Amino acid sequence: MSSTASNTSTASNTSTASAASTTTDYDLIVIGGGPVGENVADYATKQGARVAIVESELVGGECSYWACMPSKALLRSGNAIRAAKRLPGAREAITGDIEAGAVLARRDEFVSDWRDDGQVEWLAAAGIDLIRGFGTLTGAGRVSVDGRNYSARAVALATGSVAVVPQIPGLAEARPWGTREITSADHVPQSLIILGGGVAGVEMAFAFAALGSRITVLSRGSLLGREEPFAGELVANALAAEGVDVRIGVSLTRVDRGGDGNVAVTLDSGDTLHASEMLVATGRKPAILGLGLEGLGIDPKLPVDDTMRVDGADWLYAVGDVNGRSLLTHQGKYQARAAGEAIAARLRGAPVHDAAWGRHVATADHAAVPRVIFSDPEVAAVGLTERQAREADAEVSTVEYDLGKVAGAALHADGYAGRAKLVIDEARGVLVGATFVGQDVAELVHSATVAIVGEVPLDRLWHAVPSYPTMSEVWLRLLETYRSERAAL
Ligand SMILES: Cc1cc2nc3c(=O)[nH]c(=O)nc-3n(C[C@H](O)[C@H](O)[C@H](O)COP(=O)(O)OP(=O)(O)OC[C@H]3O[C@@H](n4cnc5c(N)ncnc54)[C@H](O)[C@@H]3O)c2cc1C
Ligand SMILES: NC(=O)c1ccc[n+]([C@@H]2O[C@H](COP(=O)([O-])OP(=O)(O)OC[C@H]3O[C@@H](n4cnc5c(N)ncnc54)[C@H](O)[C@@H]3O)[C@@H](O)[C@H]2O)c1
Repeated sequence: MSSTASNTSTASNTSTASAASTTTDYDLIVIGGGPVGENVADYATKQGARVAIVESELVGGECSYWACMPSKALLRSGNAIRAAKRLPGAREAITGDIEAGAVLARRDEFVSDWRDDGQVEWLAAAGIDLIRGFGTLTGAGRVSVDGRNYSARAVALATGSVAVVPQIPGLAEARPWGTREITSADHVPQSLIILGGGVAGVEMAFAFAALGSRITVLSRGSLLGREEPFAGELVANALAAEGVDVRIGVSLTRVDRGGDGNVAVTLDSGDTLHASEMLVATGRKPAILGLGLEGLGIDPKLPVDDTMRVDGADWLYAVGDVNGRSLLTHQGKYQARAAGEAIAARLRGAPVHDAAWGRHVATADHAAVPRVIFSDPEVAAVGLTERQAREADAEVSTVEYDLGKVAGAALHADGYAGRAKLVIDEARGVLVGATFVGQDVAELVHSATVAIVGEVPLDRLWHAVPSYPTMSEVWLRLLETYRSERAAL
């Protein structure tokens, strides 16, 4: 759906536009040079804005060096070996153990040995200035970087997020690993206790179990608690099959690191577990410390509209992890594409297409956020879970199918174990959520994203014929099941 003129607002509505560009150092200063900041800058620059990025660490951000890239590099070899072991003929060809050193070396390549030269070159080629240092807001359109002062007509915060570490007696003193330490580890600990059964905890459990570590996962609730319950169950079963000790519903009363360097973790049951290392992966929060928000009377929660403009501060934008809407690189980059172009449009007084699904808004944040957990089985989901849809008061029905019964999946791996589920808004006759769990289902989720964003009626979806014999045939089986279940009502 495209926006019409009546769906637009113009920069003349904002004081941003009234600032004279010649009186400021830049049109836009972006604080934070992660994937999101880079995209805000790039999209604004392509629309003619003069842009600088302020970065205190490495250009490329958390995702490039301590999150998405290294974690996926660490997972890939173990997943490939397990996949081969599920196939006669391939299984017999695996005669040795995983080579941890080679996996770590490949990870090092993917993080460019924690050097950002390549990204810096890209910024220069894109015509974006780089200001190294820590950025603080000192006024409307005013940024101080380690004592140097800059001005801009607009400022975008893209400072990402930081780990949340729970208050547990002895935990901080025990110097546990966070996701930064585990994704940049130069060795594989003999044994590892992971606190947190969320996305990062689960992925690192698979990665380091495959690399030879003896793993215990401590989770206060079910694994992957934000997804459909069967996702966490299938993943917990698979971890157990890998020899991982998964403990659900536990909490910690104390953590100590002994003189031998090992960690001792005391549970509320009174049991004490020992390991050579501990990872804390208990969630993240927006990185706003030191930005100077309070001094300027800006709500530190950074509430934004769908162009990512901060409520009550028309010169300020907050994009990506820092606005807390969705802590995922692809979704943050989507916000960045909208925000970068919206900022540039406002600055030059051009129309801003800010109606739902317009060019300058991140409408999909509300309806169709895809997420993939690179465990084995993978979990790939988009939109609402059944629980979320019911909480939203939608007239909901669901349909599920055993992925192992799909010919393409059975061919893909012997004993294929997986499940798929659709969540349907009956009033509109469209899909509002989908979840796939199984080996190599990550690539299936985009089909569901397209169906949700396009609001494709289920009757029309019936005509989207999946190829035989692919795993996509699960769509046909789901729709057949849905039809027969509805007919039986
Ligand atoms: C272990 C792990 C694995 C992940 N895997 C995936 C994945 O597979 N797929 C996925 O989509 N998402 C993944 N994520 C989430 C993803 O990393 C984030 O959503 C993404 O990095 C957010 O991008 P960003 O640009 O908003 O923030 P960041 O990548 O955090 O970048 C923010 C940048 O701002 C800089 N900065 C902060 N404050 C200042 C300041 N005041 N002045 C100057 N610079 C500043 C920082 O140094 C940093 O470079 C993962 C996260 C973790 C922890
Ligand atoms: N594949 C991916 O896309 C990917 C991979 C890793 C991380 N991420 C992103 O990074 C973010 C952070 O990952 P994460 O796994 O740290 O967060 P998360 O929110 O996914 O999981 C945190 C887990 O820690 C638990 N927890 C929180 N406080 C606790 C406490 N005091 N004691 C015990 N358990 C506690 C929660 O119940 C939850 O299970 C995620 O939200 C996700 O968006 C994405």
